[in-house]
Order: sequence, then structure tokens, then C-alpha cells
Amino acid sequence: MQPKLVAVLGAGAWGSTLANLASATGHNVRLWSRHLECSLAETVDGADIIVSAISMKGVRSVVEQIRSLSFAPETIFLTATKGLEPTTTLTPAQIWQAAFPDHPIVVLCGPNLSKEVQQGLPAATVVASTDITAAETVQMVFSSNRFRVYTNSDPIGVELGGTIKNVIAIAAGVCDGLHLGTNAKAALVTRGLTEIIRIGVAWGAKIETFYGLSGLGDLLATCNSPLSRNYQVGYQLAQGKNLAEILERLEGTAEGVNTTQVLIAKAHQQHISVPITTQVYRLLQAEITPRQALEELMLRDIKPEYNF
Ligand SMILES: NC(=O)C1=CN([C@@H]2O[C@H](COP(=O)(O)OP(=O)(O)OC[C@H]3O[C@@H](n4cnc5c(N)ncnc54)[C@H](OP(=O)(O)O)[C@@H]3O)[C@@H](O)[C@H]2O)C=CC1
Ligand SMILES: O=C(CO)COP(=O)(O)O
Repeated sequence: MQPKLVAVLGAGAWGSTLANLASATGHNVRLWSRHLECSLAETVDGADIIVSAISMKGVRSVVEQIRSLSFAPETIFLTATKGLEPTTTLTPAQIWQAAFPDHPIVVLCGPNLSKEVQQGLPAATVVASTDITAAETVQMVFSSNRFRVYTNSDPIGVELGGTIKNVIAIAAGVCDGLHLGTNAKAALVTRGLTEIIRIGVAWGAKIETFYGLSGLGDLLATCNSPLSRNYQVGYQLAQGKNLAEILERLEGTAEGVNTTQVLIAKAHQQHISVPITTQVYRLLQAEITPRQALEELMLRDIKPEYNF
């Protein structure tokens, strides 16, 4: 494969890691952030692949800054953000697709704690698109003996798996912070997956996608690692710290905090049952304590296991 020109937008933890991965496989990489010299227009000029690793709060503004520029029709937009836009409830890929309707949009999501990937520890991920040729191009660019990349044709499922698991990761952090044990954690993560599937399928995703790397895989990684910022938020809430104080000291972005708000609004509108997300929401709003959230979940009506 000829080396590609890859422009990575966002030089945070994940953007820098993705830039290193593409560079390590022999591609030409430009990395952009608001604080670096190079302008956004210069960074994306002539790029074969434009990678967005901007946190959710900045996606719309970056899209608006480049949407009037002209790109070759085959230019691929790759989004790695895991969040939902509060005002529209759109996913990052939906925002990129609306701005660039004639370009292939690819989603990258998986169990990819950036610190582990940066250390060269082995990891796998998924690149998903309705344009499978574009997904295969991205797969070639990022694949290495340390980073195994699978393609998938369900971008909304891949994106929602990576996004909604952040809410469950906050709950998992609370579970561990309260020392509730392995049985409780297994129950929480499994019922969390049921909740993710219920929402995801209602929003047009394929059920099987959630049993893959970007669903169950990312859920397991994020719910079990103190490297996860979302897990850290939950863990510290369980220790009695308040949210503002936690976020002020947190290294990087915990998307699950905003994602919880968006999910609650949309799930209520659409009458989707989201018990774990509801308790995370009430906890983040400081309406209840971690112990009360646990009681609420344990005392819900008894029911059959499968009620997607
Ligand atoms: N870290 C990880 O392990 C992984 C993270 N992700 C996802 O990737 C996304 C980024 O995460 P991560 O890199 O960890 O977060 P960081 O907080 O480390 O970086 C966020 C990046 O977004 C940029 N940004 C935020 N707002 C704006 C804006 N308005 N305009 C321009 N740039 C902006 C920041 O720029 P600035 O520095 O100028 O503020 C920074 O480059 C998140 O959605 C996260 O869920 C996905 C997989 C793994
Ligand atoms: O998405 C991630 C791992 O796949 C990173 O998780 P956090 O954003 O919680 O750190």
C-alpha cells in the first residue's frame, strides 16, 4: 500500500496515540491541536484520511471550521470520539456525515485505553462504515503486530457501543469504590450490556455488534481498568468526592458524564427503560448517594432476564 497522508485532529491522549500508530506503519502524519502552530486548513490540505479525536464538546466547532474547504471525493473522515451531542443527540459520525455527505465516514472504536496502546501493549479495535472499501483502507493504515484492526459494516452500532459503555463504566467505578464484590460487578456489567443493546437496537444498531470489540470488548476494558477516566469518576464518587472536584483534577475527558444526560433525555422521550443510566444520572446530579443508587437497582420489580 502507498503511504497515505493522515491528518489527526486533536492532540489529546487518543489523537496522539492514533497519530503514533499511523506513523509507525509508515504513513505520513500531521497532528493538529488548537495550541500547535499549524492551522487547521493547512493540516487537512491534501490528506487522504482526516482523523477526528476531538472530545465531544469540540466536534461541532471543528466540523464547522473545515466544512467549507474542498476535499478530493475519496478523502475519508475517520471519527474516534465517543460521545453524543447534547443539543441534537447526534453521534459524532452523524455530525461528520451531515457536513460531508458525499465522503466516506468511518468510525473507530474498541477496547483501547490509550496509555496501554502507547506502551505498545497488544490491542484490537474495529473500523466501521457503510463504505467497506473506506473501512478497509483505514484498517490497512492502522494495522500492525501490536494493533489488530477488524472491519465492520454497522457504524452506528460500533459508535454507540463505545459511547454508551462510558455510562456503565461510571457505575462500575462506583461498584468497585464501594467494594461490592465480584458477583455485583459481573451483574452490573452484564445488565449494563443489556441496557446498551436495548438503546442501541432502538436507535438502529445491529444486536450482534454489541457482542463484539466495540460493545462487550470496550465495556470490559473500561469497567475493569483504573486507567479509564469514566471508571475513575465513579470510583471517586463512591469515595464521597463531589463531581466538580473530581472533574477538575481528572487527567483528560470523561465523556460518560455528558453522555448520561443525553441518554436520559432521549430514553425518556422514546420510553426506553434505562435503570442503570438513571441511577448514574441521579448520582451525577447529587440527588442520591452511591449506596442509595445501589438500593434502587436491587429493589426494582423482579422480571424475566430478557426483555430487550
Ligand atoms: N484516551 C483514550 O483512552 C480513548 C479516548 N477515546 C475518545 O477520544 C476522544 C478524545 O479523548 P482523549 O484524547 O482521551 O481526550 P483528551 O482530553 O486527552 O483530549 C481531547 C482533545 O480534544 C480537543 N478539543 C476539545 N475541545 C476542542 C475544541 N472546541 N476545538 C478543538 N479541539 C478541542 C482537545 O484540545 P485542547 O488540548 O486544545 O483542549 C484535545 O486535543 C473522547 O471522545 C474519548 O472518549 C477513544 C478511545 C480511547
Ligand atoms: O474508551 C476508552 C477505552 O476504550 C477510554 O476510556 P475512558 O475515556 O473512560 O478513559
